[in-house]
Amino acid sequence: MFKDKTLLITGGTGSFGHAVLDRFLTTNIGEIRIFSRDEKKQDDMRKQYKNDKIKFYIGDVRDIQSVKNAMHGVDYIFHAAALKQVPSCEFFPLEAVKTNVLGTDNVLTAAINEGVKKVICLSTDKAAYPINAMGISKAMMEKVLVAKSKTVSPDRTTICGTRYGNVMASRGSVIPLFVEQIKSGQALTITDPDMTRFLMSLEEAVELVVFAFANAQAGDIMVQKSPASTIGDLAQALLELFDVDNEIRIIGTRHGEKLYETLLTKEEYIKAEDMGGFFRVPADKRDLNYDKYFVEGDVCLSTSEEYNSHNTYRLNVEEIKDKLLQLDYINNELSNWKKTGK
Ligand SMILES: O=c1ccn([C@@H]2O[C@H](COP(=O)(O)OP(=O)(O)O[C@H]3O[C@H](CO)[C@@H](O)[C@H](O)[C@H]3O)[C@@H](O)[C@H]2O)c(=O)[nH]1
Repeated sequence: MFKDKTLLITGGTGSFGHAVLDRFLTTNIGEIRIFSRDEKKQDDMRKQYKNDKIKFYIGDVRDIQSVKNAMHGVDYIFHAAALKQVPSCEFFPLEAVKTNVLGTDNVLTAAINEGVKKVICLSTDKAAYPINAMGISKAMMEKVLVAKSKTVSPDRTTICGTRYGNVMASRGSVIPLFVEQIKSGQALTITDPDMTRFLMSLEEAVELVVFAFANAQAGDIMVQKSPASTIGDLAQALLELFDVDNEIRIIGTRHGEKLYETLLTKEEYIKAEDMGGFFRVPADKRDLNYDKYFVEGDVCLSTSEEYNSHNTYRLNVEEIKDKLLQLDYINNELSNWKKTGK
């Protein structure tokens, strides 16, 4: 599918961009463009990969001209650029709007102008029944992509989305934090031991994008079925893997946090297509004809429930350990810990 094609990854210097490069550089893809703001991260990546297939573009999705400059000759886009830290978006919500909502609109406008064939926009479970600014801005991003997908023939540009749960051990997330606390002998700071999160590996995140690439139609949001764990069990699994008994300190929930996350709202679940390991949430194909809405109504909502991190498959401590041991990051940390105690 990607033979000799050019793929643009916005926000491409993050963990997701690295995982996509690891997956695609060994294929017959033509070119991968990394578009991002940070020249230092791009330079690090250039030195790390030393691969002529990768081209680097400095720019910001907030600036449509910089997006256009990177888009000439692009076949496909994985749009990952985003402000995604929950606490910082809470304090600077308009910044989240500028990057996540208006920035996405810029990417889509430029993609349509340039005749890019497929754009996949990355969203998060925090966009479903959102309560924090990050999630609300991502929910608006989803609305923008669905609306925009209707303005262009899918033969020209197909626009779709994916929704993720927590990506394990991504930068700034709780797993690396717990590991650092374990290694320095500090207490593990748990917000609420009963809080649950979906657990996905980075490889699974890439798998979801590839699945969406192959299967999503215009305006679809694709979701991967994922297991979840409580934060208490996650901490316990890490303590057992490192064979330590650090103290646990309960610190209470942070700004804008939920007890559990939702990957499919009740309203989406009822119309979602079950595709084995994935769900497809089709776009609402009705037009702006309110009479029809009023007279015909919608499917009955009372029979459905939502798909969330409280009612999905719950991993026990042993299963969490197995999943953690599939991560290079954990294996490296564990082997250093066993060799040097650091
Ligand atoms: O000191 C801490 C920090 C976090 N947690 C808990 O650990 C879980 C995961 O936290 P974290 O890794 O910070 O992830 P989230 O806040 O759930 O958000 C992450 O996952 C989202 C996808 O759902 C991404 O979009 C965000 O960028 C990313 O920060 C949550 O239940 C937290 O309450 C603790 O118990 N103690």
